Amino acid sequence: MFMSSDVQRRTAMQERHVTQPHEAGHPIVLATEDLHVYYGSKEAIFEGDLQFAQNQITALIGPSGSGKSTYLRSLNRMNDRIATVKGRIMYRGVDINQPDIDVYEMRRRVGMVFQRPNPFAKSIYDNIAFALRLRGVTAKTKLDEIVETSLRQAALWEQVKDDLDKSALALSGGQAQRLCIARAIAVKPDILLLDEPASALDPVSTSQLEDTLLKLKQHYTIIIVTHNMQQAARISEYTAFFNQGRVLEYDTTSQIFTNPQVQVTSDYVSGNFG
Ligand SMILES: Nc1ncnc2c1ncn2[C@@H]1O[C@H](COP(=O)(O)OP(=O)(O)OP(=O)(O)O)[C@@H](O)[C@H]1O
Repeated sequence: MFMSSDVQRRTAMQERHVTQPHEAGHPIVLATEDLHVYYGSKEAIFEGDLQFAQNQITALIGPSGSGKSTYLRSLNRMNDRIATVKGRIMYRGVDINQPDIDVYEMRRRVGMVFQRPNPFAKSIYDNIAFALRLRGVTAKTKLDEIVETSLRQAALWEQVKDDLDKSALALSGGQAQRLCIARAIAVKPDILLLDEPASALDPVSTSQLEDTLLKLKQHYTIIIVTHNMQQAARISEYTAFFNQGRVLEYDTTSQIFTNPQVQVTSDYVSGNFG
């Protein structure tokens, strides 16, 4: 009895395949262990055991409703008010999913950039200086220095350096998203979480944002939810494929896109479903 090569390949495929980055020798800064997330009685994340490698970009992909945002938002406890999150979220050896954690300080280290650019109705300068002042940085020279460094790292300085007093609401979508990145990095985080940061941007702004992220990974560990397969392939070293609240496959991005081990991943990345 002979099987076609396609059938043979499908037969050989697994249900789940996870290769954690520590197996490739990467230092791990963040890891979830036995993570379960519930909205009321509905379980949205059934098992989210993932490690995140330092100074690498990890993409979270998967069909709509598969739990990517729920998982991402759990990482710095943005879901605390709307969901029950069980399990461990280990940040540099500390479980930040414990009740006694200073969530405010934790979010300084694990910052987030949202899908839609959400600059404050303030000047470009004050968008960045605001959080710094709240944290006790008041010296003008220090504020100036951090505002400039953050805008440079977010690749926005050259475009706005003469307009720092102008309203951030006048920026284009791509510029506003880079301002939100500058705002997030001004408080010197360790990890940046980004939830579909390019979904509201045109192709040119998207490309600029991707270039920015590739530069930022020298300084930060980046975890990004994206619906854009090409974007995941272009910028990330690791990719996790979510489906129905589970991580079905996790591996290097090249492996996920060229040699997926799970049939559903293969179907998804080849555009056959989702
Ligand atoms: N605030 C909420 N209350 C109740 N259920 C929610 C809430 N947010 C998300 N869900 C449910 O949890 C599941 C996962 O949703 P989530 O938004 O995390 O998926 P996603 O993969 O990020 O989807 P998308 O790509 O469409 O943004 C879905 O079934 C969704 O309906």
